[in-house]
Amino acid sequence: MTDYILALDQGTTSSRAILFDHAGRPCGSAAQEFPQHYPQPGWVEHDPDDLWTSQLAVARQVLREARVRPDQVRAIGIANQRETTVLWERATGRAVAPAIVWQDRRTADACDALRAAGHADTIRARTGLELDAYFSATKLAWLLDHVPGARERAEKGELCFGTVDSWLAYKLCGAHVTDASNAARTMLFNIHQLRWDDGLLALFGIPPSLLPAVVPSSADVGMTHADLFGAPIAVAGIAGDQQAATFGQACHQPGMVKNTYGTGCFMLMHAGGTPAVSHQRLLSTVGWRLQEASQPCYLLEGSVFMGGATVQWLRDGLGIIRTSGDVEALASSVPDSGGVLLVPAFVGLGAPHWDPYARGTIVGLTRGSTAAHIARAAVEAIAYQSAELLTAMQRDAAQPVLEVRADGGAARNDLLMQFQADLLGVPVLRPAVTETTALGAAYLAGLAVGFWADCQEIAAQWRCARRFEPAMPADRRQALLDRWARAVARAKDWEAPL
Ligand SMILES: Nc1ncnc2c1ncn2[C@@H]1O[C@H](COP(=O)(O)OP(=O)(O)O)[C@@H](O)[C@H]1O
Ligand SMILES: O=P(O)(O)OC[C@H](O)CO
Repeated sequence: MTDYILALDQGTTSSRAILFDHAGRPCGSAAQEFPQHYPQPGWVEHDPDDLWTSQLAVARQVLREARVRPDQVRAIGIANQRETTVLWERATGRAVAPAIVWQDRRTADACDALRAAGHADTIRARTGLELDAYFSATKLAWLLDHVPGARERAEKGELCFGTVDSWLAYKLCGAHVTDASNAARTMLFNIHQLRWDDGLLALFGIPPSLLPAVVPSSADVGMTHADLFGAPIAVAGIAGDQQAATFGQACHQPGMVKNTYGTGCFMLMHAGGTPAVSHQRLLSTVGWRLQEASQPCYLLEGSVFMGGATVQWLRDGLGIIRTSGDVEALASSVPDSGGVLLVPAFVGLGAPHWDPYARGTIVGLTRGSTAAHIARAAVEAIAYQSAELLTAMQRDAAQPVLEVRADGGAARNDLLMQFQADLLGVPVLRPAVTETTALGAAYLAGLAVGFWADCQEIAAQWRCARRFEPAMPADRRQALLDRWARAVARAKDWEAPL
């Protein structure tokens, strides 16, 4: 009888469930998209019930389709979109408001006020984060201030806060928990002391009773309620999706880098056993903490808010492609973007700019510009933004990066991967398993239950499927990057009340 690990990958646009065998091979998968809600410009919400029901549905589907019984699943690992903020009733497990998604900008002014009051440096020093609406703290404060009765109920201990991992763990097994990789994204967690920071809780006005317990990323979380899958299954791994992908890409040694091309783009570098210090406005974050007593791994991160989502906008906003995959053919139908540049600052700009008031911009249009040029500019924009991250990362690390391991939905796009290698000037490696987020969650859960012995065994399973070598002359690369910088300057600091 074969045993498996079931990975749940709750992403921004879809919930996925993937079964992995002992060789780290995906043996079945299911995915479901769920609705995105944009109730006001700059706001992005999810219905917490959609996150849970879609996640449960795909988990059940993959077991059914692969004909795997619950007793063959040694453990479940959870990876999740990070920062997204859920508030629910402790007694009933009912959400009291829509989830505020990481891309949501509604608390930009609250961040401005904290910055003006001089709190940015303290926040960076304790949490490793830039003061920005991206993170959970101001989102949670907003919910407490705007959902009728929420603050009062929170003070009485009636409510639970969690990022999506906590929400799913609560639904799966009734435990109110998170792990350090997710806690580190709330802006309430001290990454040096690895605990919730009393001073920050006071600063943001967050009652401590709302907070989940912080458990290791690879540990016994609890057993699923028996009725969910027909028999209880152990939940034994939790990590934010980008940290999970870094683990799944076997970036286990300092200096190793992965970039995930999903809704956003997230480049992470292994920084060793102590928090990295960034002078380039990158984030210093917790990667994973395998066991309670073990030394955590820290990462340096560059976060780009619109990656593959730019392609979704071509599909849903402009209607110039039918599926995201169609973008490659359309973009390849022209030799270059014809001088068109698209800066996808639809929800502001993340690292290294951190400008919540930047907005999407298309420059360089001429009478000859076509949908194909815009499609090409959109694909190239994903690579340009990631190139800015690598430049910043190499400066911070004071060492050259030798290769970048790529994954995520948009990493399927060969045109993007080649342009990325050209712009970075380093090889881009696409692994055999591109669902590395799910794989990382599976590895974390599998390590906890002895399905895999150690990180060496995991690293030995990593296989490169295709290597994209840089082929662009250095002077051309620099000229393109300089032109990109001019386009970004035009997108910045745009949004202002009329
Ligand atoms: N061939 C492609 N070229 C470019 N982008 C793509 C392609 N296929 C999928 N995408 C984009 O990848 C994203 C989905 O990737 P995924 O890793 O599933 O994201 P997430 O985990 O954020 O939900 C979508 O934004 C989609 O537009
Ligand atoms: O849903 P993804 O894969 O784009 O990841 C979202 C990130 O976790 C946000 O920080």
